[in-house]
Amino acid sequence: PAATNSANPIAGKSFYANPYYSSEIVSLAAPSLSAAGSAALAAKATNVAKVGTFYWLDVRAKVSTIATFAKDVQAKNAAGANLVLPLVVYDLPERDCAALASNGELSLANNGAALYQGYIDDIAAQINAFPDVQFVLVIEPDSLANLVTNLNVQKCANAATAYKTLTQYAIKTLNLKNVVMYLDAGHAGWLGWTANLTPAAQLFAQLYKDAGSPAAVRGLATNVANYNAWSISTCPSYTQGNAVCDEKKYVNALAPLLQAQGFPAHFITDTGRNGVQPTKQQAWGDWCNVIGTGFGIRPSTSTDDPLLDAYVWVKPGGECDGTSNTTAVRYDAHCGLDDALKPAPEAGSWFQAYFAQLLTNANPAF
Ligand SMILES: O=[N+]([O-])c1ccc(O[C@@H]2O[C@H](CO)[C@@H](O[C@@H]3O[C@H](CO)[C@@H](O[C@@H]4O[C@H](CO)[C@@H](O)[C@H](O)[C@H]4O)[C@H](O)[C@H]3O)[C@H](O)[C@H]2O)cc1
Ligand SMILES: [Mg+2]
Repeated sequence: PAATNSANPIAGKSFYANPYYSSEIVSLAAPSLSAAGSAALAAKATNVAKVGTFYWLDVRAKVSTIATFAKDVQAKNAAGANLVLPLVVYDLPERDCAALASNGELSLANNGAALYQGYIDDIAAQINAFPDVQFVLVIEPDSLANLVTNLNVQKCANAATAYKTLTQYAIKTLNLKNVVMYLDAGHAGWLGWTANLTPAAQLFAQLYKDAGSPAAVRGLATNVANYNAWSISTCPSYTQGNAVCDEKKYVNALAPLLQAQGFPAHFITDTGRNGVQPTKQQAWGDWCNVIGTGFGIRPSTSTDDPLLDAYVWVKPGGECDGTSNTTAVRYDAHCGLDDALKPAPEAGSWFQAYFAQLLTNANPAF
């Protein structure tokens, strides 16, 4: 089917605000802000807890949490809400192969491929237990994008075949009636460069077709855990040389290339940390805990582009991108840069100062 004529499967829906993120805010952020004398910010923080962010299944142990959230969605929808359950599938072996901060629990050398298939099977079982709940899945942030630009990194080269076969396994196994899937597609500053666009489109389209063009695969997710504007009138200085300098331009550059190869992709874009434009990135490739950022446009399925199904908050603002502790095993130098907020805890754990930064700089304001 042509991209233009297929209806948005999540139109009019709201994203479930999971209790994991709201508990981080209520139990960690709000008290800290109050203790620091920012009663006003503490009050605003509780409003952030109501925003529907994606829940990251970054370890196998978290898969069982799906049932808890799904039951809550069922109850809320029975009471008149119109919620979908947003999740991130994020546990490939050799995860985050070009960086260190978000390396995962699985490795190919330690039976990682089989364990990953079990992880996907378990997610499918949870989803099948709730046929009346609609799940929105972002599939494996940073993975395929690394196969476009980082095959020169040994760990990525070694994992490339596994990334592709396991992503195929995932989208075939999760191709269920109550699922809408978006493959991660990096962002404008990663794959939006002229040199990267066509190879990226080829990789995404080939994988989609090799998996049998699964009906549940709606398209691609962009800007996950990154800071680019959805739409900006003047390209910031750090984007020099790349006219595709925001996510709207990226999505509109990629869509026709995918369509031409038989992938009628639509998109969702992460606006969870892009409220301040231009950013204070010293280089466009700086991705770790960037200073000066703010919460962006709230999640919504009413967008300004027929290609964009929704603005979404995939990376939950306040959860860290990576530790700044130089002696840590997963220390990545990007988290030590001048434009990275420090001191920072391990990736995924609560980074209070960063949450306060996002809240203070939120645009629209809370
Ligand atoms: O002038 N030209 O024509 C020209 C052409 C090409 C050029 O090269 C491009 O330069 C880009 C940087 O501008 C590079 O983009 C960066 O690539 C990194 C991975 O290598 C990404 O890092 C990931 O970020 C994730 C969160 O997004 C983290 O979760 C994850 O842990 C972390 O690993 C950065 O975002 C992303 O900004 C491109 O590869 C590179 O190809 C440059 C010039
Ligand atoms: Mg990351």
